[in-house]
Amino acid sequence: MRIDVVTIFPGYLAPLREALLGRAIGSGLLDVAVHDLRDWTHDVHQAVDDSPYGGGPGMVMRPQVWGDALDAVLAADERPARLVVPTPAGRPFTQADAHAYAAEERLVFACGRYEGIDQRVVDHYADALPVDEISIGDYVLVGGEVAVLVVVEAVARLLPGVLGNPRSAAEDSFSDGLLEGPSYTRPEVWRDRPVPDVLRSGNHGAIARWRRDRALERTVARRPDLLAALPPDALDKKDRAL
Ligand SMILES: COc1ccc(Cn2ccc3ccc(-c4cc(N)[nH]n4)cc32)cc1
Repeated sequence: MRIDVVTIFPGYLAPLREALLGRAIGSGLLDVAVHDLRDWTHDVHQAVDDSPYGGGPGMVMRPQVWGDALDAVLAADERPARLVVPTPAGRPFTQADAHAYAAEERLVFACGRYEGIDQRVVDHYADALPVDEISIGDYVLVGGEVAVLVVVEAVARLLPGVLGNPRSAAEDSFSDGLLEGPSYTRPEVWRDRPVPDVLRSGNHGAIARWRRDRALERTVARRPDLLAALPPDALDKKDRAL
């Protein structure tokens, strides 16, 4: 998979080259190119923003610069791409999106700043390729770069060979529609707090049931919306008895 990121703060994307993702890039599983939007400005001030039509606070990113940048970046590789534009006004990014993006040959991320990017940029490219305006949560960031780090990590860990233990991704939180339950490791007792006995019983059926019950309890308490979204047959009789 090839990933391109266009931003006025290339340094914000440096963490992509650390640890797990750094190894994925080093082993050729992932090809990441970060581009400085200002490389496509032509004025002495390298202006990337201007005042909003209709008034209002802040500045809006200019379409011409983004058009020149995205034309050049898209033309640099013949693989079909999906353009992903983080925005507070976007559709919520989910684990299902991460799986869908992991199947793409190429992702191009446009990182806005200020109050965002002139809407005509999204509208223009949506005529030529898939474009997603996505939100990573109901809070407002200062730009798209942190959202790109989140999305790239969620996607890259699903690529074959990136995670040491592929079972992790298959048994993720959300993979069965529920939150992950609690996890424990040594010591058996820590600050007078023991590990639940069932986890040391060796009874794999009882352990699976206990883990399912804890996941259901946590989902009911913290994310009832996920329960409501489950397909009707997702909960068995024992689940419902909880
Ligand atoms: C119109 O209101 C605003 C519009 C933009 C901004 C700052 N900003 C500029 C580009 C950009 C890209 C993504 C995000 C973002 C994404 C999520 N989930 N939260 N925040 C924020 C972004 C602030 C306010």
